[in-house]
Amino acid sequence: MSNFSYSNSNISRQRVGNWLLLEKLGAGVSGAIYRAVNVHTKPQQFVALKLQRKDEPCPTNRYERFFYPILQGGLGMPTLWGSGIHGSWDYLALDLLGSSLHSLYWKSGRSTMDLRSVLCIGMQMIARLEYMHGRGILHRDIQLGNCAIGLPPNEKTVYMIDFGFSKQYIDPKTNRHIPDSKVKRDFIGNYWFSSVNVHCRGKVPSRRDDLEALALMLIHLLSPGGISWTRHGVPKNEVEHGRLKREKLLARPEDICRGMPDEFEEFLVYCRKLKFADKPDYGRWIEEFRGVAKSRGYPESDELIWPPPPPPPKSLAVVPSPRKEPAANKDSEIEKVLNDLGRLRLEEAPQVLGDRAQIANAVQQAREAVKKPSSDNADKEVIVVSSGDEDDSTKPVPKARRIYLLRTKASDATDNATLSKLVLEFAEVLEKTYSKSLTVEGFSFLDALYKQLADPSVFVQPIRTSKRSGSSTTDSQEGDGLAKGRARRERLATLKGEVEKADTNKVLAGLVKAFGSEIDSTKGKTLPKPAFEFLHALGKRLKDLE
Ligand SMILES: Nc1ncnc2c1ncn2[C@@H]1O[C@H](COP(=O)(O)OP(=O)(O)OP(=O)(O)O)[C@@H](O)[C@H]1O
Repeated sequence: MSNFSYSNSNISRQRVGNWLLLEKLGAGVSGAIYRAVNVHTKPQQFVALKLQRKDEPCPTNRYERFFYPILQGGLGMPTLWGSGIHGSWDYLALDLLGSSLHSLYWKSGRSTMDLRSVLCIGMQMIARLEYMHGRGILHRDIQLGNCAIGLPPNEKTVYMIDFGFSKQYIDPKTNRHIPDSKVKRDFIGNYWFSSVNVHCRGKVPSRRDDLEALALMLIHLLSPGGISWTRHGVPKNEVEHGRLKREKLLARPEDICRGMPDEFEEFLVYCRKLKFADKPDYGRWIEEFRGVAKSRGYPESDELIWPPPPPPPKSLAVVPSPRKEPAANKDSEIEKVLNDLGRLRLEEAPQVLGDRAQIANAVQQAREAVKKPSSDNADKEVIVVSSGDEDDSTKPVPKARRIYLLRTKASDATDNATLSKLVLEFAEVLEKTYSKSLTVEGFSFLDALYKQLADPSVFVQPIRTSKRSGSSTTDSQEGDGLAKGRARRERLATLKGEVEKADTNKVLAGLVKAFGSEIDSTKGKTLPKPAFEFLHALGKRLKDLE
């Protein structure tokens, strides 16, 4: 046994410990992995046998032998079935797993991975890090090759592998966090995803750096062609390495996360703001990613389904057909709407949507269409454009449908007491959903509310296409993600204060519009806590002004 080398692929059918080597699965800098079978057990037990020379200058198997027992039992942590020295080989027998994320990424032949898979990987890997960190261990080498999916029946679980660079950050003697140091240290980790602090500034790694590496890995998966500094390949010399470090150091989160859901940028910024010994809020970020999944119409579960199923339809949610009315009633309903449109005081409307002649024309055309026999239209479903998170037909009344109905009721409301109830119900519907994001239907509810409070008889420009009110600052004018979030929350709290003091419907209308614009200015259209406080205050104030 002692005279073979792991660079030589012809060592299968040889025995190491109780294990018979089969084919080679992969190789790292200092070792190789083989599929192997236990020669003593029946039924046959297959494992991944990680081999390394026992005199290897960087004896990572020896380190792993120390960490694996501490990590046993955790979800997504491979079981260690045996380990030891055999001849000149140091071996570890581990759960046999499926493909690494590196292989999935490359074999998918795409320049980016699909968002749902990335969200699942994000949720699962945050949970793995929480588990490891909870046992006092840092990974320190987060990368695609060190995450692998299980084999059936565990193929939806992403495993964390390769603890060769791991380290205890809780000193077992003192039970305290390892100290930080001002002295620059040699770099440990990988070029692509090691954090800026560790890679570019030579700082001591801690929990925040594992999380930042994960953030960069997720961003990489969503970046067409990969995150920018990975596109020149592995640096071949110190000059190239220096160039890569500079590029990583200077890359702004908002630039590398462009086009992705806000949460990726916010996660990266969050990791970079953590202090050396801070415990990250793992649960918060798992829920943030789950919220993104929900808002895109994906299942909430973090199970990785590979290959990825086709995405849910993005923009169309089919809302059940409304109850059919007798034809005469239906026509008179339509006639009523057309009469209302015809009576609109277009010349007085301050913000007329579109060209007046066109509107008059459209009203006329619609009148004629109503007069024609409409049998082919009678049974058609009503299709509401939505952002895609409501098309779950298994739910009795989806969010989109409820908000759609609230909007219709708001347009028909004739008093403040009714509007108050509708606003509170609107807040309740949103509070009960994970994503807390304002969809197309949500904005149209605000439009209807604004119209009722300002002047029900005029066309008003929808909030999403209006100019933003003067005092608000756009996201791009403000600093980083966290500062943006804080400033937004403060502005919403101010709006709530103004609602409480408002003494006319017109003032309330202005505040509804400012509120809608504020939410519209965020990429995710997500409602933070002060937004709900605003809606509750609005509901209450409408009741007071009854
Ligand atoms: N338990 C396993 N089951 C199946 N394949 C595995 C397993 N562990 C590792 N592999 C495969 O072998 C590759 C190398 O594994 P690992 O990273 O543990 O080895 P390493 O020698 O420490 O590598 P490196 O030097 O790149 O860090 C993985 O990317 C994966 O493809």
